[in-house]
Amino acid sequence: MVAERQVAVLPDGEVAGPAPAPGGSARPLLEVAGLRAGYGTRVVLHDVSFTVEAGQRVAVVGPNGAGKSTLFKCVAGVLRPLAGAVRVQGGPVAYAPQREAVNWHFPATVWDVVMMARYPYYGLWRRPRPEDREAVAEALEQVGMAGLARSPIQDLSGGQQQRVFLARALAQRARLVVLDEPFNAVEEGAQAAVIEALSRLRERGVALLVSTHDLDFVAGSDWFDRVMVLNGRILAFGPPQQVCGRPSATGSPSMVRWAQPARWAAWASSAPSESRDGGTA
Ligand SMILES: Nc1ncnc2c1ncn2[C@@H]1O[C@H](COP(=O)(O)OP(=O)(O)OP(=O)(O)O)[C@@H](O)[C@H]1O
Repeated sequence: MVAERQVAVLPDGEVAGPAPAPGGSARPLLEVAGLRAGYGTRVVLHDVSFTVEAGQRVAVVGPNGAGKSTLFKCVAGVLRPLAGAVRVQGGPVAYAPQREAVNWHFPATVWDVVMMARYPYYGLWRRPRPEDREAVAEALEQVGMAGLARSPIQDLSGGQQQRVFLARALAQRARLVVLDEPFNAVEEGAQAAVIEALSRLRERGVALLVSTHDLDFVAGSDWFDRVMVLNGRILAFGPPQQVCGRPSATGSPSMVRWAQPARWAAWASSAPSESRDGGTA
């Protein structure tokens, strides 16, 4: 039986029951329904609904403060939604927060940090088993960090820190991997290794939810299956060519828009109507 982790809070505080499978079909790996989230009295996300299927790669883009990290925290179960539901099929979510959100001065080695992902799998004696060590070694190999396994994490460059996060997500062997700006500060050469490691996950049916400010990468490659444009609510959600292939009147996507929220919002609101339904395309 496939395990289901559910983070679901209805407006009256009642925990939601499992969603009915429409027409008896298999449920999506991730289902977010009517999510409202924020901090204290401040609501950051309004009525966010979407689904992610096994093996899909979804880019989440939006200006600073759009609520991308907030959405990811809700999906990872780190932040409790104010309303709505987050349903995840198939066990734990591997979550790599933004690099800045972590205390990198903590006295630990690369190996230790990646091994933390294996804690839930430890056996009776709560010690790493050979398969845990294997999973960690394989994950470090995949992101090109095997040679730095014994290095203290405080000695790493920004890009190396990102790759440690990614290795942790890989070692966790989760079916849903949520990465908050994984390409941020990753050196040119290392970015290819990271993308290759992420590409391999699809073969295992792993779904990816990735936030990025690199709109050129999102729009200019067919690496992502879906793009979500988020700014407090979902402005567009669909295949990259549908969401990013703008009419020339508003110009082609470029990083400039991220620095100019008003122009960016105009661009986003010019999305074809079929890609603005907030659901899966
Ligand atoms: N712990 C917190 N307490 C209060 N407000 C918060 C907290 N974390 C985020 N916020 C606020 O919530 C809003 C959304 O922040 P969030 O980090 O989700 O946006 P983002 O899209 O990830 O932004 P960026 O691209 O800059 O990382 C911002 O206005 C932010 O200041």
